[in-house]
Amino acid sequence: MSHSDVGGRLASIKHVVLVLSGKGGVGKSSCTVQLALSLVSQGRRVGVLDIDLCGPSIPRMLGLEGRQIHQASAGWVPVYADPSKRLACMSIGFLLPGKDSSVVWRGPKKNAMIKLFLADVYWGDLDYLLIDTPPGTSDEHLAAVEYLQEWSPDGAVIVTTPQAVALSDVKKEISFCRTVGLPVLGLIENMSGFVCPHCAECTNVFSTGGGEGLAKHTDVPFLGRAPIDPGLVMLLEQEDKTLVPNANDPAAPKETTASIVETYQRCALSPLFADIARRLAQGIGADNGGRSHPPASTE
Ligand SMILES: Nc1ncnc2c1ncn2[C@@H]1O[C@H](COP(=O)(O)OP(=O)(O)OP(=O)(O)O)[C@@H](O)[C@H]1O
Ligand code: SF4
Repeated sequence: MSHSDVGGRLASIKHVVLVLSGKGGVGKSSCTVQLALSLVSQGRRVGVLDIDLCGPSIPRMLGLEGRQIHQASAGWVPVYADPSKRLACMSIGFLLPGKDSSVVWRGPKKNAMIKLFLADVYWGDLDYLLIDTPPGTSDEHLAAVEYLQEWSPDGAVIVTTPQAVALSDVKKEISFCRTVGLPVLGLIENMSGFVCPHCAECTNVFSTGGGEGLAKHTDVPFLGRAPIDPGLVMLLEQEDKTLVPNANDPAAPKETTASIVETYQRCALSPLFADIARRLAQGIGADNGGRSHPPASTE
């Protein structure tokens, strides 16, 4: 398998974006999922590739836990999160025997798995492939950047929380991107305050604005900030993603929607991520084509 296998496989994808964070638990995977749902709501076809091999959380967040992938003649077929098949997902989680199984692999085996994901998944035409990575900078990041080199990804989105320690990790992440020649497309400040579900008052639990300040200081676009939202936690944790979470009264009967895409549109963070997704698209020139790759169908 050569790097050009990866280039050939990704030729029908318009934009590839890696999602990074300096440290764990800042909401990188949930931001990836929210970006994907926002882009699908905006009429795009999106794939989410989860290369957090030791802690895959995307299948659970998209309500796809326990689903199987199968091999077709064109390659591995991803799992779809919505009935219109506009949101596809691939994760090591689909290959493990149970949801509590873990991957204990050394670097070379992880690299081989990432290469396989990039070269062997049959995504079809996509507007965006979002790649959720492990926290920090590890073998997985280097492998992804190396295998994607020929295809040249659009760049990386970095997720942080507003505290100083998370921000100093972000500086390292920006420095990693610059060292490997990966453009930084922007910074998202997550968990920027807590909006009370009862009175809508926003309390700045960890302070706020640090991400925006750092973005200015490092000359990186600031994509936006999102507060802590109990409704988001409920949506990401509940098995049935067609139920609209009610953070005010978790015991109240829930409304049902047609898919996770519609459910997310009812969440408090949805308008914020819609703006973040628009800024990202503008930044990479997605609305003007923006790249020289073969155009994907947007219907
Ligand atoms: N804005 C938010 N509001 C409420 N909960 C959030 C928010 N962002 C993330 N969370 C919650 O915080 C927890 C950690 O989020 P997530 O798994 O996305 O972090 P991560 O950075 O990907 O972590 P890791 O890389 O260590 O797996 C999850 O339970 C998620 O639901
Ligand atoms: S707990 Fe919530 S509802 Fe009560 S005062 Fe504080 S922010 Fe307002």
